[in-house]
Amino acid sequence: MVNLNLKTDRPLDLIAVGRLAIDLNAEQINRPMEDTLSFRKYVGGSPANIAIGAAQLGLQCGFIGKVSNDQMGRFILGFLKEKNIDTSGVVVDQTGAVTGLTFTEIKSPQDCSILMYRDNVADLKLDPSEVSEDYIKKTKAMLISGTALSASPSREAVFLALEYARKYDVIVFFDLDYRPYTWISDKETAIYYNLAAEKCDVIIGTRDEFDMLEQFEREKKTDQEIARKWFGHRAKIVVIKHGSQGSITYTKDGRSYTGGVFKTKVLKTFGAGDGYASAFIYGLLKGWEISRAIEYGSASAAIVISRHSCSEAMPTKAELDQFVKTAEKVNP
Ligand SMILES: Nc1ncnc2c1ncn2[C@@H]1O[C@H](COP(=O)(O)OP(=O)(O)OP(=O)(O)O)[C@@H](O)[C@H]1O
Ligand SMILES: O=C(O)C[C@@H](O)[C@H](O)C(=O)CO
Repeated sequence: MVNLNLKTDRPLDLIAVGRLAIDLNAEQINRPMEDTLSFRKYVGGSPANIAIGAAQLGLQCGFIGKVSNDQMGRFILGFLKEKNIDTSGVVVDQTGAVTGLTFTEIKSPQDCSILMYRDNVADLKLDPSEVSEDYIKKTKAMLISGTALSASPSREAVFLALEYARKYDVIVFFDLDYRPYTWISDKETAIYYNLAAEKCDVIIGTRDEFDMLEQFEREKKTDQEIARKWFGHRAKIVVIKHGSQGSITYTKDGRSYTGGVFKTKVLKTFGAGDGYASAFIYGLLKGWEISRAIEYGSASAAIVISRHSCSEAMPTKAELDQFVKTAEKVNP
């Protein structure tokens, strides 16, 4: 069992740092977006989805981010408050920046894609001066999301948050959340992702995302070799997700855990990772065995992909516990 050495005497369980955006999910599904006539608006942004999922399960969550000074920004703030997420760390942009929009296309349950409009977005204008040391020292854990590293000043804000986390022994989760269209070059991406990952305790990503970090290496690593690389830095846990094939989690004490999946009626594929991360983080922060936290993450993912939204699809604890008890599990 890996001990995360959580500082349990803190008022917040998790502060998420990064993107607060809007999902516009196609209402006419099983067709290309060209044929879509209407979209349903939800709060979006991977770190927002994860914080909402964790709050749904009962964690005390906060957020460090920036929203646009318009109806979309107010919609996001209102929803976070509705989910009992502390928003004192969220800044309202005053430069006329806008909210990132993610249009999603559900051509079929297995063929989905997302189209992101992210020019002049408020979330990437989060400045280091807007990251509060006093806020971060209030939390047991912090979540960073890779896309927040894609541009300054958000990039520097994340690295400052990482410094504060280190100073106050805050456990850092890094959800790689690689979105190619938000980066200028693969090399730049890999450089900043590697610099951030070296400072994190738990790293969560798909195999493709980890491969992006590996692009300066000459030989392709196995999952286990990738995990070992990060154990040479701060990481204690590395989770490599493999879609419908499940996941594999490695711990610094040399153990590995294969995560199965739950049978579900897939409506859309996106959101699986955010559902997984929110419940996995919940389990770890509750001190659960890793295998139980993985199962919880897999169950949450299965629920989220059976529903139209991501943020609003996040299950309550009662829903998730019932699902784990009754749903059929498929081990890889
Ligand atoms: N078709 C599926 N049925 C059941 N569970 C699934 C399915 N696809 C994914 N999952 C679960 O969700 C977890 C994360 O999925 P995935 O590897 O697709 O992450 P991701 O690519 O980060 O997701 P996202 O599409 O949200 O970015 C998997 O490890 C698995 O537990
Ligand atoms: O992370 C984003 O900006 C998009 C998400 O809100 C969206 O729900 C998704 O792609 C989840 O993985």
